[in-house]
Amino acid sequence: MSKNKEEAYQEERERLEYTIDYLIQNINATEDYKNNFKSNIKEAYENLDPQDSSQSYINIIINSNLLETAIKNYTSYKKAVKKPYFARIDIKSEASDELEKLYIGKTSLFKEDNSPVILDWRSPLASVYYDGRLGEVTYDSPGGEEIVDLVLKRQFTIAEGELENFVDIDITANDAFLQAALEENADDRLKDIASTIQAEQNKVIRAELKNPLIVQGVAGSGKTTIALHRIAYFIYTYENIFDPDNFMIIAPNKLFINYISEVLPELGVEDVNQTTFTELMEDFIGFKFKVKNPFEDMETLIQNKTNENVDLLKWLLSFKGSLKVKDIIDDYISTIKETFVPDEDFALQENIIVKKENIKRMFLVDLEGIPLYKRVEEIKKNLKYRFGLVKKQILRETENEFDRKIQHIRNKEFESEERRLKLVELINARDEKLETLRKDSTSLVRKYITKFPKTKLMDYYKDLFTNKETLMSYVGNDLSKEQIEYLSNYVKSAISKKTFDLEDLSTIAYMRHKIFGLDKKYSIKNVVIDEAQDYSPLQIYALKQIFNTNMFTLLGDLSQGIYSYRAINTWDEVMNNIFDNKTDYMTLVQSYRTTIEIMELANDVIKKLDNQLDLAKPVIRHGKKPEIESFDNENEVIEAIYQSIEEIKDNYTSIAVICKSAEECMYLKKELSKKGLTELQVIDESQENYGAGIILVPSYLAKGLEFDAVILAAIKERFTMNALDLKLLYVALTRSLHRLFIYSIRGNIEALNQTTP
Ligand SMILES: Nc1ncnc2c1ncn2[C@@H]1O[C@H](COP(=O)(O)OP(=O)(O)OP(=O)(O)O)[C@@H](O)[C@H]1O
Repeated sequence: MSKNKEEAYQEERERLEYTIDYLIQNINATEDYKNNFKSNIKEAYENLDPQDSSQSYINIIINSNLLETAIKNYTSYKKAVKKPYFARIDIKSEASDELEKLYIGKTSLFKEDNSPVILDWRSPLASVYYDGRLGEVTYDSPGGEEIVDLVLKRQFTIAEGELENFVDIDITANDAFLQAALEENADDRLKDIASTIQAEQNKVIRAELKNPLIVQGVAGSGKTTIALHRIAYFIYTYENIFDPDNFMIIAPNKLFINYISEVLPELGVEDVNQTTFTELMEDFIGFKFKVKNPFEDMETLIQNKTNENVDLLKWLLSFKGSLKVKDIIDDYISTIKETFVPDEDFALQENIIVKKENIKRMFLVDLEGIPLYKRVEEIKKNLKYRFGLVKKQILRETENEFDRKIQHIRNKEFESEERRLKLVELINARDEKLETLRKDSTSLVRKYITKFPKTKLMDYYKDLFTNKETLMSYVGNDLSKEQIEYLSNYVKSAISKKTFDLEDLSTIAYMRHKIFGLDKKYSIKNVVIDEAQDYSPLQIYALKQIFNTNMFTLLGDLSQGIYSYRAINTWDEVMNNIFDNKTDYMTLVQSYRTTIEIMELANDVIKKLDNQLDLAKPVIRHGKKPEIESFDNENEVIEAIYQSIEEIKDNYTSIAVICKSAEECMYLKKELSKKGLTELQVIDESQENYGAGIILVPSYLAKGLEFDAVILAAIKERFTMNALDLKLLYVALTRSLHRLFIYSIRGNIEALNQTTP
């Protein structure tokens, strides 16, 4: 080691020691504070005077808030002790000539004079580390763009509080840290990448929040990982505006949620909502139902079994997710709302309190923005209020009216039996009238309100989508008779089985939102959708309307759009029709997951799709060539799979055997267990997790996941050249980090026949 490097090591060791000491001091101080706060709170409760407790309450609140902050720092400081930072940057700003040495980590720590001991990776200045080459660099600060001279960029390997190594990055050096990170094995959880975020990823993480953002990124470009870092970034940057529970991640399934579950806590962020679309819809719709497994249709389509309705089924799935359905619902609601208000004035007997025209105006115009049944509630409140204002007056005037007549007779007529009878009659009539008025007034508002429709959500849904005449009146010539018939039968059967498609759920949820409103108020302001290419336009539109926000981050890859028969086909569709052209669009083409050899093969496959998307560019990481073999009989394929598993099982943490369908996975499990591999687990969509080890997984379920080694098997199923099969194949090939084996019956993987001799 050169003298200079030795000196630098010494300096860094001392600095690390100092930082860890300082962290420990803070941890100890925090522990003391925590104990003090607890006893302060206890004291405050003990001193609580029920008559005049304001001071004690204030004490409790102040101390609880402080306690919260102390606890928050305490946890992150404790985590930071083993590895307080991962990088250092030295910068010179224009304002001062002094060199500033900044250490970047996953938490921030300050000295008493407010100078940083550790700079949080999310702070504006830390952006320089991710974006900047040595020399003049700019970054966005709260006060505007700043320019600094980046003099040094250093990366550390620190483990258990010990400095193991550091590397300085100059203009030409490869990112050795990134290389090392990518060499690691995959387990069953995604990891944080705070120390190795790349410049193009940093741009996505820090892209403005106010506009919707769409990220089209190739397989393995870090979309899922970045989505989570973006949330952590915003929670830090807008600490005073957003709470973690203002954020929601919508993921494809529970397996996936589990797979990503460690990243945010690792970044010091807890309590972000993480859910699946189905779960969210259950919450919106407010009652239990069965959801048709989306893979069922997928299985029907990929197994290519002759089914005369495949074309109609494809049409139906795509139609149900289209914005056309939203237009139909909007038109339907426009029609039903016209006849919602009773054709009757709000009146206490002959006394009109509010004219029907005014109630109608209130319903249609004044309350326009809110759901129909919520409008009824508002009208009820309004009528109650207005009736309260005039009720006494009506009674008084009625009484006066009678009294005037009585007085008139008394004044004008001589006493006689006839006069007496008249007076008795009038007095009785008055008392009777007043009594009926009083009686009617007790239930007047309620009775009027019962004249508004009281239809159930599912009856509206049924009316609109199963009644062919109703449907016809809204779709006009857009659908053929056959399509209307098919749709209405499909929905009828779904209702009777109480089993719905994902698309039906967005339809029902959207109808509920517009007609009834939801039970809960949601605090969600920012929605992050991963694997967004699998969503239908209606699904995204419904979420936007229901959460009433534009702050969406959609991440996806159209090349992996295996549900394109029912989902988004182009991002333009989303930008133009859902977010009104105000969307930011970014692309990621660098792929970090797989080796060059594997990515080249996957690219050869996806090129055949000709969807004009950028091909993935793998980072410079070489590995073994994919092993591709085809055989004439099934036993040979199974034997080859078995041999490969035996060969690699001790070297890797996670190995997946990917088959096209679930059925083939089950078949292979049986065959491999005959050979002694009895522990293999077949993954299905209901599963919440899979441990590391060897698993069998259908191609469509492998999406989003990754494994050290992948064995792709095509024994009974074929991967043809159609778009769906090419995408499924691409998804399967791009799941592997290090090794790829492809074993098939000869000719079963058409795309490979054409790329390999
Ligand atoms: N900057 C980075 N540093 C280290 N590892 C990275 C980086 N970016 C991505 N990775 C790794 O690359 C792999 C792929 O990341 P991720 O799963 O987030 O990509 P993706 O775009 O969502 O993939 P896909 O669309 O194929 O599911 C992960 O193992 C992730 O840790």
